[in-house]
Amino acid sequence: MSSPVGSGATGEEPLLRVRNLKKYFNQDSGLLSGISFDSDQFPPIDVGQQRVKAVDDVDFEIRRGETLGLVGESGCGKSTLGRTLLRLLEPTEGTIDFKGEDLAELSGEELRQKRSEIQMIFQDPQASLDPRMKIGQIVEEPMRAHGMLDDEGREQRAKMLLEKVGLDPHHYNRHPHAFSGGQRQRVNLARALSVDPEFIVCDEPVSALDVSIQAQVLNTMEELQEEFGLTYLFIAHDLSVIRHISDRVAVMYLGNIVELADKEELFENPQHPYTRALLDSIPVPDPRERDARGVLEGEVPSPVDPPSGCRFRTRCPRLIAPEEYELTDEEWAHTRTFMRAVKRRTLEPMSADELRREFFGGELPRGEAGEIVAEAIDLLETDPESAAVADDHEDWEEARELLLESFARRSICATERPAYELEPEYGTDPHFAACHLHR
Ligand SMILES: Nc1ncnc2c1ncn2[C@@H]1O[C@H](COP(=O)(O)OP(=O)(O)OP(=O)(O)O)[C@@H](O)[C@H]1O
Repeated sequence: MSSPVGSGATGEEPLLRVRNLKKYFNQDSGLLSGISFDSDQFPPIDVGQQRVKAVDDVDFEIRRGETLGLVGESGCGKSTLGRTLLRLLEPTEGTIDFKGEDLAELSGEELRQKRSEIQMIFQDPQASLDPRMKIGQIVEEPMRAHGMLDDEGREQRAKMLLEKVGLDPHHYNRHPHAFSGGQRQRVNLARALSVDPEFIVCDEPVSALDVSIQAQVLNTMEELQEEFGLTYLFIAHDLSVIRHISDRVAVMYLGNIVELADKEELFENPQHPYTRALLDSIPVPDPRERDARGVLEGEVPSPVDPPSGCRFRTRCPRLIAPEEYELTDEEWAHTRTFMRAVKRRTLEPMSADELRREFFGGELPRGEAGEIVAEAIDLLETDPESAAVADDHEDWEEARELLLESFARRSICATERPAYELEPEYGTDPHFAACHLHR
């Protein structure tokens, strides 16, 4: 994509600049996985591993002192991105420029040194605290690892930090089990802060906490950010948490960043159909309102073989018509609905006339598009007397392939990867949206 996503409106050098970052995992889920047979080649067996494209060509920047929220459904690559930035995972490709130095290139002692400047907080405060250690020792541990201060200095600093994160420094000698979930996450915060980092990747830090406690921990994180001049990448799937804490928000889908904008701009003026669907899926108390809103349909495709062009196109309610057919908006809307029903096999057994009426109001699109639709209807039509014919697998497959090949795969959404910078309605920050509707 290589669009400078989120480049500063302030003109100041960003703290972190990520370019073309990729993290692919080898998939080895069984002895024969990834082995394919091809009689046209020699040797005829290909043991090429399939790769999970967890983070696939991502660009963004984070400014000093800001919180960039990173949101998206489970499995879209948020944690992998966070861990790759910190070099807890090896990047497959790309650069991670932190204060002018490429973290992707560092190794050994240089990398170890850098780790004091960048810290990470994880979701589960229970699992990340050693139950045998006292919380004072836990907070001091990173300082010890980095050779910071002497014993007395470390103890003083640990107590100071316990107080800063809202705990009683007199509890220095207590074990983690004596603390609640929220308090344990505060211990984690103190530990991360002990080595005086500039940048903290926070991976779902409040997701495991009661809603009533979440806001308190978020408020403390904001106060600490102010006091210690911290920069956060804040990963969460919960949009209300993202809205609480972020200055700008990046939306991730299937390994790509699909939208990035100032928080207010993103929530008030979302421009990517995926972001809109995410915002629409926030639970609302009134069920009548819920029915009126859009929902995310269909399955997330596999990150092993993600869709070409726009990653969201296979689920997108705004897929763009291929230009060659000159369809009206109404004709395209009908064709799209029909294609989706065929793809998901949600059609009732119907005669050709009924299919035409049900999906096209009786009138097929004009020209070549109409001929293709008519061909698909011929394959799908069912004699009402013998419903069994409707289940003819091969005809379904042929109709499905015909429609997808003629319409979905010829859309610009399938042929070109989108990347556009838009005029924001709120504020002056650039608004990035990876959607061809903004051509
Ligand atoms: N070590 C690994 N080996 C193979 N695949 C992996 C590995 N770690 C993650 N993945 C895959 O990479 C994709 C992204 O996973 P990731 O955990 O980064 O997503 P996420 O958005 O953080 O989701 P969640 O919120 O559920 O943690 C998923 O398809 C996941 O199955």
